[in-house]
Amino acid sequence: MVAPPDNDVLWARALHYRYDDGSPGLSGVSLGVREGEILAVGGPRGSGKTTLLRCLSGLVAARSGEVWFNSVPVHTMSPVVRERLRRDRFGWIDPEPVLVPELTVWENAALPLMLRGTGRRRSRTAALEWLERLDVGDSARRHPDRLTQAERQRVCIARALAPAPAVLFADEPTAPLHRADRAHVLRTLTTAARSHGITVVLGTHDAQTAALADRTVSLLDGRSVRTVHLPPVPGAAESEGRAACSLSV
Ligand SMILES: Nc1ncnc2c1ncn2[C@@H]1O[C@H](COP(=O)(O)OP(=O)(O)OP(=O)(O)O)[C@@H](O)[C@H]1O
Repeated sequence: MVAPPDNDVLWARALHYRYDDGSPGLSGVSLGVREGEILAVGGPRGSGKTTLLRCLSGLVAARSGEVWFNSVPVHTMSPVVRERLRRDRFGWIDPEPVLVPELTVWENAALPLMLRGTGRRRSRTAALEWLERLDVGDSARRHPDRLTQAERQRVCIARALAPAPAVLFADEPTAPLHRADRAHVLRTLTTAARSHGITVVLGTHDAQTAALADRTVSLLDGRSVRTVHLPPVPGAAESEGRAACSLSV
């Protein structure tokens, strides 16, 4: 087993994942994520973005390959230890808002902090602060069913940021938002990540969203690909002479 580079907070090597029905989720993906970096994982629908985020976060175990977090091997951890790692160090945002309907908005946003052992009062203060930043502070005492889908997604983003996780996995986090909302919410998310030193792994098929990241890794059919711009062909018109293709690496 080769140890990962010291400055990578997350490091994965040769990840393979196959679903129970035989669908190939990942076919040999390797990557490193530096501390504090915002890394976009791009690619079309079905290319393996969600599967990669699930494997990197320890939500599922890859069939083969290695995942390291801060030089600690995640791929050899038991499910219970992986669960504790996710609770204490990682945050997760789904493409659809998932909240506990019986709890108020602020209780939902404070939940990860309380599960980590932070007192109720401190958790509430942090939750309210993040709900304000995401423009849903006025709804703190309501239950999720009184909010719109877009507001519920903002609550999920506040909930993920409140504990200042070491790594935030955001899978199409702005999918339920209108275009106008999207830019504002993404800016809040990236600004918060940069000011709190949170590393972000951002799954997205949207080039504009990926443009906010420091770097993009693109997937195609479960493999990482590199976009290569070919030089112009001498004598050909500009539009004919330039081409881009993706190579498996
Ligand atoms: N639960 C599942 N059971 C079987 N196959 C699955 C399952 N989830 C995903 N897949 C398959 O695994 C491959 C990768 O899917 P994945 O959801 O990781 O891609 P994605 O890039 O996140 O797509 P999207 O942008 O649509 O969310 C696809 O071929 C998909 O059909």
